[in-house]
Amino acid sequence: MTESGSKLRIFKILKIIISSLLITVLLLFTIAAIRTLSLDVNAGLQLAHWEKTNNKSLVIDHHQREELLANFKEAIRIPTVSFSNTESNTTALLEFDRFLRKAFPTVFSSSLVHHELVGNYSHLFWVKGSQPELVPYMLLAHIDVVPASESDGWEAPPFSAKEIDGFIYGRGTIDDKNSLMGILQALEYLLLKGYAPRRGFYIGLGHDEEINGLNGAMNIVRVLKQRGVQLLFVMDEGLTISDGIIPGLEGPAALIGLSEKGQAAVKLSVSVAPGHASMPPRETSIGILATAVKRLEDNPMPRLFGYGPEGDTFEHLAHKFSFPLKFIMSNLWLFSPLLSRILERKPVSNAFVRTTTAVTFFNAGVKINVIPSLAEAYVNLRIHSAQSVEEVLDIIKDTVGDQRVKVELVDGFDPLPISGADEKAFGFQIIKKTVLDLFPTVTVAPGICIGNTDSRHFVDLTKNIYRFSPAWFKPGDPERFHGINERISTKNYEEMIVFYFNLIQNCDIRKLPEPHSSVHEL
Ligand SMILES: CCCCCCCC/C=C\CCCCCCCC(=O)N[C@@H](CC(N)=O)C(=O)O
Ligand SMILES: [Zn+2]
Ligand SMILES: [Zn+2]
Repeated sequence: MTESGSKLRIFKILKIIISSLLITVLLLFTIAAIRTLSLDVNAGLQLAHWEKTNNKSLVIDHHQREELLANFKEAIRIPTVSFSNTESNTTALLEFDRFLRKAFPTVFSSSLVHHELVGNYSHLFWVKGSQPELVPYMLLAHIDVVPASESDGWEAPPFSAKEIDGFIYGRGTIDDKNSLMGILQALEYLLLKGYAPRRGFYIGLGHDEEINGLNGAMNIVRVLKQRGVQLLFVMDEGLTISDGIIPGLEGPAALIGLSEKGQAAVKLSVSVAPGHASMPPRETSIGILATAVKRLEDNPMPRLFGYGPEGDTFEHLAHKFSFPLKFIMSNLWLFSPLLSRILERKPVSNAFVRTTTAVTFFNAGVKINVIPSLAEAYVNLRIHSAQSVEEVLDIIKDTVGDQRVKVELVDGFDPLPISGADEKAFGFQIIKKTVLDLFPTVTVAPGICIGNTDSRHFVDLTKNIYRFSPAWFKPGDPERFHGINERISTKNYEEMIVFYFNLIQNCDIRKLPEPHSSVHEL
């Protein structure tokens, strides 16, 4: 072949490659554009014909407002702190028991309600339904709170329940006495109005959620199992209504947690021979451990955004983003690597991208002039839905890459199963309807709960566990969770009561409306 002939051949091949590339890009772009314009996973059952069950409405008058706020503040003032896995404030737990009986006299005296103490301080209520064939559901909340110290920078003492500019400040105002008090206050009002449910339901109030629910939630589950109870769904704390927290999203979004991340507690330890500080080895146990910890912090777990329920969250919210974000969110199959990199920049959104690694304890050393024989660190990992405890442990060992560092799993569990969110998922649809009736501007989407809840102990009683409370979170609020200046607005607390008041009645429908029935009606 002549030189000009081979040049022509190369030119032809290049032309074919370039045009194939262009066609592929064009094709991908067309698919992406079609998805952007057509993706609407939100229509759901909202236009369908719902059986009406919420006959009683709640209009809170001045006297009730004063009373419900006084009750809530009193709940916050009782320091029901879980300090450590073995230490709780049992005096406060007993006081809380007395307080509940005083605050909700109708709940505790109604012939429809059966109440019992479980594990000494947890409460289990059974509210009898008039139609026993309807499978019961369960609402969960917890009594205990994490410690709080005013010296950390609180604007008001953490157990004062002080009201400042329409907000009640205090430990437990969003985690989780708002749900607990909201549920019981709603039930108190319903019973006072002569309400009797068709569908029976349980309320479980654990006293040790912040230390894994071993005596509270786990015993409640044991009692229910002994009685052969199966639940239609469980609703617990978890995700909330986010307003201005998801960058680029127009309007508020209520994320309902379909699952929760797994968790692992991993111990790293280094043992060496102790010795005199005047003749130190090149590396001490502290130095070796510090390097291991630094390696873990410098090498975060892999990005897994889009491989768990968080992908669904953004698909559901896509239509609420403006261009070009709308285009990106509608096409996670193409853009999830890009979105992961944006989301990982902030701790809250990073938690949705990967298994997170937090070094929470670091102990070593006994005396200034002694080379310590032992250095220990504990790492708390929150495991992404697409990983397991075992996989995470292997990655830690690889990343540490030092045989002198012993890596041990202290405790852990895999990510929780993913509950349904389709048009047949009773719990999800009821929560969604109740949110939309009360907050019509909110977009409801499935989500993944990045923290753990008592509800994880209920997996044998139901496949349908939802983690949501109608607390409004604005920028800066996620940091209040277990942090300083935890607070809730008095307006939002009232909304929570109305939410549970309506939710309980909405659960009385025998079955969900037929999917797409709206289409036939229109
Ligand atoms: C990109 C999307 C952003 C969406 C923003 C969501 C904001 C979420 C903010 C806070 C959620 C916090 C998690 C709630 C449940 C936590 C319950 C808890 O504290 N559990 C403890 C104790 C336990 N049972 O293990 C925990 O350590 O997880
Ligand atoms: Zn909580
Ligand atoms: Zn908590």
